Formats: sequence, C-alpha cells, structure tokens
Amino acid sequence: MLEVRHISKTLPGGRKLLDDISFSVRKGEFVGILGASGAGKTLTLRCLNGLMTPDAGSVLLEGEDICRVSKRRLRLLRQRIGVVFQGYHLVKRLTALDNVLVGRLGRINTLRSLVYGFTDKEADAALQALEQVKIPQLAGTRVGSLSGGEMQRVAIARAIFQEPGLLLADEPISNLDPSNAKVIMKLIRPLAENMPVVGVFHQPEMTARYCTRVIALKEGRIIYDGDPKLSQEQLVDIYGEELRQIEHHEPTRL
Ligand SMILES: Nc1ncnc2c1ncn2[C@@H]1O[C@H](COP(=O)(O)OP(=O)(O)OP(=O)(O)O)[C@@H](O)[C@H]1O
Repeated sequence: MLEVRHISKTLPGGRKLLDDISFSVRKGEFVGILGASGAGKTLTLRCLNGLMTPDAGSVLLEGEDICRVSKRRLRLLRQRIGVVFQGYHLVKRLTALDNVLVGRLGRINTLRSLVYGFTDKEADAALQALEQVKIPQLAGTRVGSLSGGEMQRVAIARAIFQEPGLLLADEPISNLDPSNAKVIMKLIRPLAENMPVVGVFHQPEMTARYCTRVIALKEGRIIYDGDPKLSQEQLVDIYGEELRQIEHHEPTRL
C-alpha cells in the first residue's frame, strides 16, 4: 500500500509546485497520473521514489514514511521500488539478461555485484522475467541493438526481477509507437495484481483503457481522482481550451 499524505513543495519565492497532494494506491490498482506540462506529475513521482523530499507531508510505503527515514534506510526502501523510465535507463553494451540481473544489484553483497556473481537460480529467475515480457529469445542480445519497444520490455523485466513492493512508471510509452505502447500497457497492467502501480502518462486514451484509476494534476493540485474514462469536458479542464481547438481542427485539404 502506498499512501501520499498532504505533500507540498514550495519554491523560495513562494510559488507552490505541489500543493497538498493526497492519495492512496493499493495492490490491484494501476493509477495513471495525467496533467498538462508543468502540472507537477514528475515532481510527484520523484517524491514517491524518494528522490525529492517534500517540504510538508509524508509518503508511506508499506507504513514507513520515506520522507523521514535515514539515508541508509531510504537506500534500502528504494530497492523495494521498481521504476520504468521513458528513456529505458538500460546499459546498452550489456545483454538483455545482464540488464535484468542488474535489477537486483544492491540487494546482493557489493563484492558479488562487482564481479556480476549471480547464481544460476538468479539467472533462471531473470530469464523467467524476460519470458513474462515475451522476449526470452533476446536474453543474449546486446540491448544497444534492440528496438525501443524491446528495450522497454527489458526494463519491465528488470523491474519484475527486482520483486518490488511498488512500481513507478515515468512516461513509459512516450517514446513508443501506438502499437508498442499498447503492448507495454498490457504488460504493466497485470503487475498491479502484486503491487501498487503508479505511472505518469500523456495519453489519456491509454490510461482510459488500461489504468484502473486516473489522478489529474493542475498547477500542483489534484483536480480529479477517479474513473479512468474522462469526458471531453474533463479533458479540457485538465489540458486547457487548446485541446478543444485541436479536436475541432479541420484536416488540411490537399
Ligand atoms: N528544481 C526545480 N526548481 C524550480 N522549479 C521546478 C523544479 N523542478 C520542477 N520545477 C517546476 O515545477 C513545475 C512542475 O514540474 P514537473 O516536472 O513536475 O511537471 P510535469 O507535470 O511533469 O510536466 P511535463 O509533462 O512537461 O514533464 C514546473 O513548472 C517546473 O518548471
């Protein structure tokens, strides 16, 4: 269970970047965070990941406040948080399997990590994670030669192998074509059966289809929290009147 309680972040000049954000996400939920550019989506995710400490409020992961723990404890807690990024964050010169194994570095002792001393059991589990994202045949392929969709599958397998208690996805489909984006959403959604999943998205049509709930931010505040299917009026409220103009734009006649 993830509980975000009244988090705020204010710039020295007084501008509120995050303003009293509160929500909880249980196992079984796949929450999509939407909002126009600058609404505070990334900052919120950074607070959930322990990368940024809010000025006020708390972020409880399985009952423990990640905003108030020691640096050492935070490092351990962050091993319980899987993250999938827009830019994949993979080591391109390593194989897909090695990249998945890297997901557990930090959980095994440092000396073993340094020499990549993974056991056969760990390698088997990493291969299973690649099977779960349907690319076991690419286990021995260098990541640098994979397509974007394949790289994102490796990143998801790495998060699965990490066995986290929370999965965060930072614009995981923004670099992908619509077909690959669907594949990735279909792979992420069932992971919510084992842990809360929270993602930042720019595609309301995708969150409507694959998320169980949507939270919309505007100017650092939550303006919507509920059913992932949003009406046109709600979308205009989130993204602004420009959206209406785009929707009504006549196609150019050639
Ligand atoms: N370190 C910082 N110092 C000052 N302002 C910041 C800092 N980080 C973010 N901001 C501001 O906070 C606001 C929210 O930023 P955030 O990155 O969360 O937006 P976002 O909703 O993720 O936008 P986008 O969709 O464009 O990525 C923005 O106006 C941004 O300029």
